[in-house]
Amino acid sequence: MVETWTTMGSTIASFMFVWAIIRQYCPYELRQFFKRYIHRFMGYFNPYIRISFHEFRGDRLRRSKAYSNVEAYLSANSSTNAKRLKAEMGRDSSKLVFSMDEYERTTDEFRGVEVRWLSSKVVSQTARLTINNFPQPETRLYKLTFHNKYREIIMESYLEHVLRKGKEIRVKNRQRKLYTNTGHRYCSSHKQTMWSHIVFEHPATFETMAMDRVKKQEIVDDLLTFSKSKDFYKRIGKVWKRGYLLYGPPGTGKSTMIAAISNLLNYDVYDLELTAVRDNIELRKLLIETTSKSIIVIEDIDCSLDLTGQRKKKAKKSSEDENIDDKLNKESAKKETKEEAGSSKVTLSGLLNFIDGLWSSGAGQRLIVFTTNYVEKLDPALIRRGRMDRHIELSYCSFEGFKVLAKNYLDLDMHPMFDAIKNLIGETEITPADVADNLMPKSSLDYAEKCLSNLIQILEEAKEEAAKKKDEEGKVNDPTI
Ligand SMILES: Nc1ncnc2c1ncn2[C@@H]1O[C@H](COP(=O)(O)OP(=O)(O)OP(=O)(O)O)[C@@H](O)[C@H]1O
Ligand SMILES: [Mg+2]
Repeated sequence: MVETWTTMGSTIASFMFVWAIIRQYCPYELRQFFKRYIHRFMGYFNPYIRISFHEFRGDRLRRSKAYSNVEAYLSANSSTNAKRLKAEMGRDSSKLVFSMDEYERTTDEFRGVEVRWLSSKVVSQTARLTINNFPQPETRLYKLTFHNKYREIIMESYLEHVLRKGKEIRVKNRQRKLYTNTGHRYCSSHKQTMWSHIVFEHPATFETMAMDRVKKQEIVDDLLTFSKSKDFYKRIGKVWKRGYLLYGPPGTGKSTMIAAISNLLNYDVYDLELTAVRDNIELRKLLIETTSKSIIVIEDIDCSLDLTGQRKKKAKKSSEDENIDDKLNKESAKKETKEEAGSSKVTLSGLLNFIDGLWSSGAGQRLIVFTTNYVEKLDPALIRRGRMDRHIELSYCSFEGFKVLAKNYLDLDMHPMFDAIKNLIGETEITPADVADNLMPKSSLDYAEKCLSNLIQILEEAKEEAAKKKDEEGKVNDPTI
């Protein structure tokens, strides 16, 4: 027996010695070759199982969700027993968040079973690891090690527990983002994207929005139902997305509502500037790059582009002109072509495809929101039901809306001056933005009464103005004058 152990010990020692020499002197390829066989040999004696979670998926295009979940789980658990930690500012920038540093170990316990985690990285000496054609010098990974006798409990319960907890932590810590397609292409460490982003922090909520209570509740219910309807959309064979058209005069809360939706559903916002999109192909690329749980917004869609199909004709005309021998004409045609090249060539059909073509069927939930001041200007095809599922009008401030704003800005539920405002506000067209502006204390000496009496004065002036206008219109239309 002692002899067997001695033989085994010396065999392992010889292997270790050979491995040390290989590491020192052999080229990378040869080392990889030997490594494979040494691992296989060691496997006969090693009772431990190891599972690796690599940072990128096999296709190298996206970060692995399993890796991200493990990372989040370990960040929450490792700080208790890991000795080397990385510190970063947390979501609200008020607290440090710790995670395991590179090549650091930590242990975890699950139903009395101890497991070990190691954070590691693969360094590519030949820079053959590329993601979207960008050479990746290194990618990170986590290694989980546990005894073979606990294989069942770890594989069936522990890993499920780690991934679920990690996902919960990620959702809690997720920073919402506001993306834009204007400006330069953005190149992150692993891929080039057409969107650039900032952290999105907007205080608007449905609670602080001044609008009809019933209508507001309907919208909130509709959004919450949508966000929980994965199975329903699958069952009826529809892509999990919904279109909202927000229309109304300037300053009635269309953009504010987009922020409130993002805060309600915890979705990212993609603010798509159509005039900065070169053509339909670029539009499709932008769409593919959007992630699940997002709102794709096109503001002021009526003035974003000429989407009436005229564009093609114009382009044709300028190329016809080029054939004319006359020098003057040639020059003007050249000028036109130059102007055309600088502008967007997105067409109505390209936009319709963007909304509900096959390319829009990527996994996950998406809201598409258009805003406009002039709903009547839009092509009916663009806003028909099924494309824009809900048409929401945001209009002038009602008394109910005013009360929400008074609560937001002055922390007032009731006040004797409210009666006067109630009478006046029903007879004037004042936007919530204007009401809000008047309720904002202009100096530290301004207090509620002053703000309210300012508002009353503005409302009275608006009422007089409206009456004057009506009078003048009446005179113009009166055939006796
Ligand atoms: N319904 C509302 N509830 C609460 N605040 C509002 C509302 N409407 C406007 N406001 C206030 O007025 C400001 C301007 O509103 P917002 O930008 O949402 O208007 P809009 O409808 O998007 O206008 P535009 O058509 O010019 O883009 C906001 O910052 C907000 O403070
Ligand atoms: Mg707006």
